[in-house]
Amino acid sequence: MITTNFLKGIAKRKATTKPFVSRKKLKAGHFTADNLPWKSVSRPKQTGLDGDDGILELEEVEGVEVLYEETTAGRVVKFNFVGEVQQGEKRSDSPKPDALGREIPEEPFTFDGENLLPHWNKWDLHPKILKALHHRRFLEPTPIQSAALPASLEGRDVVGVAQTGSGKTLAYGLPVLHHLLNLPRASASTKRSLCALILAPTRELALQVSSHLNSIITSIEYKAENDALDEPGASTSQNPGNTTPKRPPYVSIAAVVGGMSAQKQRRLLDRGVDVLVATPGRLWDLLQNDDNLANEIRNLRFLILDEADRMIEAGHFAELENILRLTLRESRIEIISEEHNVDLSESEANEYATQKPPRDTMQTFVYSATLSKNLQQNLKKRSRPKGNKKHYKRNEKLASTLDDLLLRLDFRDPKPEVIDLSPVGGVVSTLQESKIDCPVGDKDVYLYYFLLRHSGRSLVFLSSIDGIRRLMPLVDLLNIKAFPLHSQMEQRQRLKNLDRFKSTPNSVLLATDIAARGLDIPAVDHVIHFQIPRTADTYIHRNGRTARAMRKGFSMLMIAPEERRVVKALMGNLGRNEDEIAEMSIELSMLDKLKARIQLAKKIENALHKVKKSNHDRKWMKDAAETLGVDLDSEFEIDSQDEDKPSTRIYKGRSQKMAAMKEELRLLLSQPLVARGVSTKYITSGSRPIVDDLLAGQLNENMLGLKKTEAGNELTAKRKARKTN
Ligand SMILES: Nc1ncnc2c1ncn2[C@@H]1O[C@H](COP(=O)(O)OP(=O)(O)OP(=O)(O)O)[C@@H](O)[C@H]1O
Repeated sequence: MITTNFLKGIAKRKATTKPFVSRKKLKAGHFTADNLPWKSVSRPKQTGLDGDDGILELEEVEGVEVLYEETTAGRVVKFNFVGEVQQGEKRSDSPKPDALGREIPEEPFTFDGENLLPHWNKWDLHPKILKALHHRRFLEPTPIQSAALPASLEGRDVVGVAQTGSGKTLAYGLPVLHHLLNLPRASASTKRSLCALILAPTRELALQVSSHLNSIITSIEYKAENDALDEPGASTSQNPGNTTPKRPPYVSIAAVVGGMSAQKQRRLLDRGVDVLVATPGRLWDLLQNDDNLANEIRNLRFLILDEADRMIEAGHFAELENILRLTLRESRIEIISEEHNVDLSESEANEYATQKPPRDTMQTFVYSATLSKNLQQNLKKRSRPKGNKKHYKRNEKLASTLDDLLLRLDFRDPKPEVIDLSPVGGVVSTLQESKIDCPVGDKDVYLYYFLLRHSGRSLVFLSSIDGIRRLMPLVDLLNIKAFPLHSQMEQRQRLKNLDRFKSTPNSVLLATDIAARGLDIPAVDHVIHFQIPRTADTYIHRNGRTARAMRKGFSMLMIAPEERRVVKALMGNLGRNEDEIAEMSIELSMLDKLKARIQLAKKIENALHKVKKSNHDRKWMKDAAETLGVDLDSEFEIDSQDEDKPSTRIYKGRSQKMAAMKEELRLLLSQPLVARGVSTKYITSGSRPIVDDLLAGQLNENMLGLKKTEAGNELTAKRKARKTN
């Protein structure tokens, strides 16, 4: 039987007879036979090698020099690769064979865009994209998509600013998918080389972007599968004997983020992907030991920065800058080094000179919901080369503002298209903002009031992880369905909690600002700023988790007297006045009742905390005694049989107290909350008869006497806005 390796041997000999490309231009290197860039070869019928003849794959390789080296251990064969691996546009014009050596026919694909998607049809988008958009019921482009697509599809660079939830992912994603779909479909055996890199500041956002783009690709596949059912010989349940191999995806999209197995991500990248969505930290980790990946990044066709302003925040920038450096052309390095007056050491200069030069035709897209207003002027000011210094030093001076970052990008476009659709004051038109004034110690009660009063999905922002750790057990005891989300949680748990929040209609997510940006959670009804955001941008981004894709949304600032100044400054930054924000009206008669519940829940939580702590101390003492080989004083042990022992007595006393408090809370929670003036006995009488609400189906079962209504209907009139300069 002829083996694959044997065929590799034939192919190899054949390849070495080909003329080599000039050595000067190439990066020569030794490879093992398996590491050479083999390409699959289709087996023509005439050779008799096209049947099921036991050959798994026929491959060939070009530009390989075979060297025989005499060593003390005998003769060693070395393969010197002196050819050029074409990065970027790796798909040739002719279809490639699949894993079984069959060519993948590009089936003619049409879509009646004119009638089914007239609003998208004005651009020459690939029909498969149109089909996917139609399948997802995205019947019209959003304003940012309308504004950005023409320039992006023309090959221009784009800086896009648009409100949260306005569809920015597809604004930059569709041009990438369009480009890839216009290339022949890759076969299973060809290694895809990276076409687009999307950098996102948080793990959650990166995963969300990749799943959003993947959902477009799956929509294409879904339709294609259905179409395939009509094809004779297609694999269906009626035709189980069919062995048609599973087709490789039209576009392969992967995410590499921290908190997940780096090894798996490395393997994924080794296999090759078209689009990579990454957080800068993990990508930089992977790049440290992967020259191939670094080369792929130098040859990107698309570089995309999502939530660009967040990237410059502490902790992200060093890695981001290192990654971006790979995409800088020499001329840009000269400009930057001149502007920042830095020198490149000789070895760094040599290293740069020997690397594959970055691609000239890369498109750069930068998107965010908040960018500085004078960005456009700054972009225009991007300097041209002066003099002929070739200096650049990594991390010499880190960018501190987004404008700085943008100036350090190497836009190939001399005049990137800047699209600024950010709403005045940063507020989305479908968002209702509100505020509530309350002492800092009463925020728990006010939050509890809000959550009982207005059902729905509420995202509560706190500024510290400790705050979440304190609030979580409290809301839990009060029977509120809540999930935490913060950076000290394991990635798996973070994603699980996000999923639970998404799938539970009446629930609460207690989150730090890691959830403030980019997360697309469908139907968040309320955003509550339990603690005031530190910057105006954070306020906008937090609010952006609700009122997405033109849906209605509601946000509420909980302002303690000591936070008043911060709020004033925050609104000032947005060119607004705090008085513009309407106040939430509160049924004060309810608050005392809720306070009683909260106080009891806090007492239980304190007691639980004490029990946990003493269990922990006891365990520690026991372990320490075991390690030291000494006997623990019996006073420390709890013995349920020995009631007279002080430790047992204390333990039992605590347990009984706890059980009593829990029972008391259970009773309190089971009693309906009744507003002042409401009679539950005589529903037609009292100063607030509830019969009408009952009949109209507007009875709020959590709070009798208050109508079931949306939070946005509970606002007092705004105070007259003072004029701002
Ligand atoms: N043309 C469209 N028609 C209808 N819905 C759309 C369209 N484009 C995108 N969407 C949906 O709108 C939602 C928001 O999109 P996306 O997450 O891209 O917003 P964004 O602008 O990136 O928001 P953020 O700034 O908060 O990250 C998503 O659920 C997406 O599926």
